[in-house]
Amino acid sequence: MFDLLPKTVDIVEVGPRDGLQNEKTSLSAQDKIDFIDQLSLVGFKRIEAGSFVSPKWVPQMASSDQVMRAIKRFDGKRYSALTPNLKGFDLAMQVNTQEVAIFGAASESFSQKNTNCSIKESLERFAPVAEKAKKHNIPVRGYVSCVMGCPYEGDIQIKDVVWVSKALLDMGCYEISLGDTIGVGTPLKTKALIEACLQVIPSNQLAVHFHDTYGQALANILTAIQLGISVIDSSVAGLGGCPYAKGASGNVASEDVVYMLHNMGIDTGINLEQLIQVGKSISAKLNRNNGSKVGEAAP
Ligand SMILES: CC(C)(COP(=O)([O-])OP(=O)([O-])OC[C@H]1O[C@@H](n2cnc3c(N)ncnc32)[C@H](O)[C@@H]1OP(=O)([O-])[O-])[C@@H](O)C(=O)NCCC(=O)NCCSC(=O)C[C@@](C)(O)CC(=O)[O-]
Repeated sequence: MFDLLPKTVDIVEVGPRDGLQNEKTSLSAQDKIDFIDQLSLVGFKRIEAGSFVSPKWVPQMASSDQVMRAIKRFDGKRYSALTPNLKGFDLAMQVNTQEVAIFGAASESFSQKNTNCSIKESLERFAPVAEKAKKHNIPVRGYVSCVMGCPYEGDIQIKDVVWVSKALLDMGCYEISLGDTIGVGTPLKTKALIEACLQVIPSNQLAVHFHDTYGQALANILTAIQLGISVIDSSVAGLGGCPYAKGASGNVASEDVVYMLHNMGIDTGINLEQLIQVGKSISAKLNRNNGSKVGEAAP
């Protein structure tokens, strides 16, 4: 049953973006910079540090340019940001963003609510971003939201996730992150989805991005890694959610993922004790409960 477990797993820390974009308390640019620097020191090699989207749509991300300018850059680490269109890409390039992400959805309604356009139109907007990124040698990650269900449409068909994922891959994304935006997935649904995606996308180009709304995220992650997935998105202290998915709680907590993996003999390169302290301190700063069970249990 555990034959296929990897020896190492890469964790993409999305707290500074997916986490903070939906918190009621907006942090100052300096607080975000300190937060990201702490996450670098804890050992994350990939940190999603901001988002170049409309500040009218997501005001919490408005200081992403200041953040990108000032964070400490460590060798061997990549600091990425969301760029939904060429405007976002150009802004990201002005502040030395090392990797960008374009974000589509498997649900028409979610695509409209999140990006004000249909799935097809979103792909048309992403294509020039991917093309320009290629010219600049900037890696592009592709997200697909609502892979297990949509807050507006309910069930989503696996075939819709597969075709949007493949379209992003064909556009040049080096990795596709499958987003369970509202955390409704369960292990058997995860298995069916990943098996279908693996028909068209190699396992080393797939990542999973679970929100923990229904407490299923760790079980789903375990299912995913048993199927050969070795890149997991998570957010310290389980911060955040999506502003255009009402009721969606935070991402699975990084501390909980690291605890599970380390105790299964899977290396992440992250110092769990230090990570727990970062989770406690950011929760205090945001005046919110710590969404990590491990963070809460630790003295
Ligand atoms: C996509 C748009 C921009 C389209 O928004 P739009 O209104 O259709 O775009 P527009 O081109 O008509 O522009 C409208 C205004 O926005 C400005 N604008 C336009 N583009 C940019 C930009 N890049 N950066 C800064 N400003 C921008 C533009 O300049 C203009 O300003 P105005 O003339 O009104 O002053 C808008 O819908 C938007 O920003 N949406 C935000 C979506 C978002 O960030 N959602 C959360 C992230 S996705 C997520 O959380 C899911 C994920 C990835 O985590 C996976 C999962 O869990 O499912």
